[in-house]
Amino acid sequence: MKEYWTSLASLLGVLAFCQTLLQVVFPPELRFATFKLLNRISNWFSSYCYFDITEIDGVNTNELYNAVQLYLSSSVSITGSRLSLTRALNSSAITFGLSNNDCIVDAYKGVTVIWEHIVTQRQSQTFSWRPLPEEKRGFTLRIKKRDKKLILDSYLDYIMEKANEMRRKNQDRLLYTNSRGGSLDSRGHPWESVPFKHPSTFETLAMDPVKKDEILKDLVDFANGQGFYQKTGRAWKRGYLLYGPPGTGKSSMIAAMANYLGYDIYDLELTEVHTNSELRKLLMKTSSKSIIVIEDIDCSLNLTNRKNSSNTYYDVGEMRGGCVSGEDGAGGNNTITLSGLLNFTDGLWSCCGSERIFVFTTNHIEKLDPALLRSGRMDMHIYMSYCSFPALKILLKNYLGIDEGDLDCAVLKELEDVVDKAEMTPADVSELLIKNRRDKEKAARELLEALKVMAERRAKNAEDMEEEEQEKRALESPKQGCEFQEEEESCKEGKGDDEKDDNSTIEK
Ligand SMILES: Nc1ncnc2c1ncn2[C@@H]1O[C@H](COP(=O)(O)OP(=O)(O)OP(=O)(O)O)[C@@H](O)[C@H]1O
Ligand SMILES: [Mg+2]
Repeated sequence: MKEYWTSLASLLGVLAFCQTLLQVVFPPELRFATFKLLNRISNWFSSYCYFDITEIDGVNTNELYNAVQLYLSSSVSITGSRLSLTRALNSSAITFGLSNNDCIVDAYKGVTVIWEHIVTQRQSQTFSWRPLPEEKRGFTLRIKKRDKKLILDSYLDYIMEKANEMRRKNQDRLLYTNSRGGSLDSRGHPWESVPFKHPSTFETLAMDPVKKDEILKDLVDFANGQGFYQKTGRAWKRGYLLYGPPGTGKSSMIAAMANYLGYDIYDLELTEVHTNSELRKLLMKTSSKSIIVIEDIDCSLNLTNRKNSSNTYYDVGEMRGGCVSGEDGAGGNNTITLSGLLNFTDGLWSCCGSERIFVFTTNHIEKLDPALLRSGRMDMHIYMSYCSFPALKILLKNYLGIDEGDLDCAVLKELEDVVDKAEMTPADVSELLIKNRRDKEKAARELLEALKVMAERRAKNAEDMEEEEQEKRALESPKQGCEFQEEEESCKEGKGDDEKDDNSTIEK
């Protein structure tokens, strides 16, 4: 036994001596090169190869990392023995994830692959312009060398596709906002997101069924139109301009679109964007299959500060309550231009993602610059109108469960006669219905009364306005007569002068 310990000690001694000798005799460069060579040799003989997929790639978030995480979460939940569970704020879904430095086996087309989740502490002295997460996270994919082609050609694409599908199907839709005013989060994102839970659908949306059908078909054509857009050489995007009075369902329509297509929403707060390049960066950070929304576009940009039509400047500073001066907007830091906005929607940069929908809303279409309305910019202009009779029937069905046949014929006829004249918004009508939803008869009666009152008020207003117009015309007409007389006289005088001039010319 004593002999064994003696020989072990001497062996260790020899090893330590060799190491010291190696360090003393060989310079660090040579040592490094030797290790590299040994590594190469061992790799040469190994039948495996490895791929690292880090969470942050330089300064950008690596989409592949997120996709792998989501993709693996489904198989992890079944096979994994130690899992990390996460539930995003306000989210209803729990996401399973691999624990730190844990492995999972996956199979694709008969090939077995091994994923390892690696988490290490970031070195504190690492310099970065923006705060980085404390942990460095990444996946390592281990595959047989002979399967490399299959994995690189299709497995990773398959993962991306699957993850997108899962995101659409299982996850809550996300609503992104740029309310941070241009600053980035620790993962380099200018957008903040919350789960999008708006319950509006095309069934709940009260509007003319023919118009609704047209929009639905347009959306379906768009979503299935990859081949068409490719064939025609167009960017795979579409623009909708929703306009109409407040409370007619513009925002509800956007939510219905997102829910119908399963897209995320990027709600772009234009007053938080300072420059065109910031706008472009925001666009670059949006994902495919999304709706990019600019609500109340006439209020987001101050249209009074137009300089010229080709490169229109808007003073965004003024719109922030005068905190930022940005007086003339000409190239200042706090300005975005119309051309910047148009580039955002249909310039070269707008194609940096695909399958995206742009939606602008406004209460005042007449205030918008014609450049925004030109065909090809906003493909479809959708007028969200006051409550019409078909829309009213949808609201009655949704809020009270009343079909056309359930109502008294006379009441129905009265409703039909008065609803257009009343010019009430679907928002107002639905408020009335909610209030009385326990008593259907009462709800219908009160609605009819309210519509009648509104119709009368509108008619009275129209009469008053007509009278005012007439009075104005009457007051202006004698004056206009005078003006005409004066003009005629001055014309005559002018003509006399001209004639004089002419004469003088002739004289010359
Ligand atoms: N066409 C509609 N169908 C069903 N509900 C509607 C419709 N229009 C309005 N509503 C109801 O009124 C509320 C307000 O509507 P919404 O916010 O969509 O109007 P808006 O047109 O976006 O108004 P604003 O111009 O003020 O932004 C919604 O929550 C919804 O319940
Ligand atoms: Mg709205």
